[in-house]
Amino acid sequence: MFSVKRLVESNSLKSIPSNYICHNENEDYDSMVNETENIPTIDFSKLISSNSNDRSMEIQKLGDACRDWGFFMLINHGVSETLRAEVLRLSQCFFDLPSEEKKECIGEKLFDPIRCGTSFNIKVDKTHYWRDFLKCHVHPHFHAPSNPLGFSETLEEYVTKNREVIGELLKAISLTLSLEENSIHNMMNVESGSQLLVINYYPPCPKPELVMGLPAHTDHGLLTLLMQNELGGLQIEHDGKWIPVNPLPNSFLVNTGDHLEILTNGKYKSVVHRAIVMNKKAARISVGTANGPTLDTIVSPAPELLSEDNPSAYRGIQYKDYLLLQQSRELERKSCLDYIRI
Ligand SMILES: O=C(O)CCC(=O)C(=O)O
Ligand SMILES: [Fe+2]
Repeated sequence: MFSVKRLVESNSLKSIPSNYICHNENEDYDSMVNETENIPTIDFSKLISSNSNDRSMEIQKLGDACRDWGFFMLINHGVSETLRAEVLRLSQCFFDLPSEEKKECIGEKLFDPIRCGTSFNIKVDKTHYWRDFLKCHVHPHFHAPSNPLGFSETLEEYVTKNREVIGELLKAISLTLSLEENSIHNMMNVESGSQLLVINYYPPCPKPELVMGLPAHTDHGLLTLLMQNELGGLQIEHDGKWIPVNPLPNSFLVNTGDHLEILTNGKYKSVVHRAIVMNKKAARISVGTANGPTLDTIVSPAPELLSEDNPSAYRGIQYKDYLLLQQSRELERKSCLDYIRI
C-alpha cells in the first residue's frame, strides 16, 4: 500500500516528486492575516447549563458563529484530555504499523467500512496531497482496525462522546433557527445518523511550502468535530482571507458542513478550509468526525425556514448520493454544493 509516510521514510527525500508540487494554492501565504484571536469560542458547558440566562446567551453566540464564521472552537466539552491524547497516540501507532498489519483496512470504495489511503482520491486528484488517511464508518455500525491493541475500544469511546457533543450542538443550533429543540434531530434522523471518522496523517516534509495537505474544500454532513496534535496547518477562509487556526488547549474545532447549509437554505454556510503543511520534522495528525443524517435521508431546506422571499435554493439530495458525488470528483471548494444549487 502506497503512503506518503513510506515515501518520506524510504529514501532521504532530497526533492519533492513533481506530482506533489502544488502550483496555485500556495501563492498567498505571505498575505495571510493572523486573526486566530477573532475565531469564536463556544463554551459547551453553558450550552447545556441549567442556568437559562447563561444558556440563551451561549445559544445566541453559537448562532452568530454559525452565521458569520461556520467555524468555532469548543471548550468545556467534557471529553477528557486523557482520551483525546490516547486517540492521537494510538493513531500514530496505527500509521507506524507495517503494511501487512493494515490489510484489513485496504477497502477501496466509499462505503467500505474501513479504508486506508493517501491524498484525497488518487484516481481523480491531479496533484497528489501530502496526506495519508484512515477512514472508518463508526455509526450506526461501528468499525475500526483491530490493530494496534486497544485502538478500536479507544476509538469507540471517543466517537460515542463526539456524538453526544454533536447531539447537544444540533439541539442548540435548532434553537438558534427558532425551531423546536429536536427539529434537526427529527428531520435528519440524527440518532441513527451516519458518522465517519477520518484520521489524517501529514508526514514531515523537507519543503512544505511546495505541497498541500488537503486543498480548499468543505465537509459533507451537518457538523465536523476535529482535534489535532500539537502541530498546526488548518486554515479557514473568512471574508476572502485564509486564517490559520491555532486551537485553544483541549478544545475541539467545529465546522458547519454542506448539509447544514442545505438544511438552513444557506443561512449557515459550510466553511471552506484547507490543511497546509508546515511540519519539517514531525508528523501532524488530525482526527475528525463528520456527523450527518442517515445515508438514505433526503436533505433539502427545512420548510419552516422557507418563505416567498426566501425560496428553496438547493435541490433535495439523498445523503448517500451526495457522498458519492463528492468522492467522484476532485476536492474543490464548494463544487458539490454548486452542483445542487438552484
Ligand atoms: O487536518 C485538518 O486540520 C483538516 C482536515 C480536514 O479538513 C478533513 O479531514 O476534512
Ligand atoms: Fe475538511
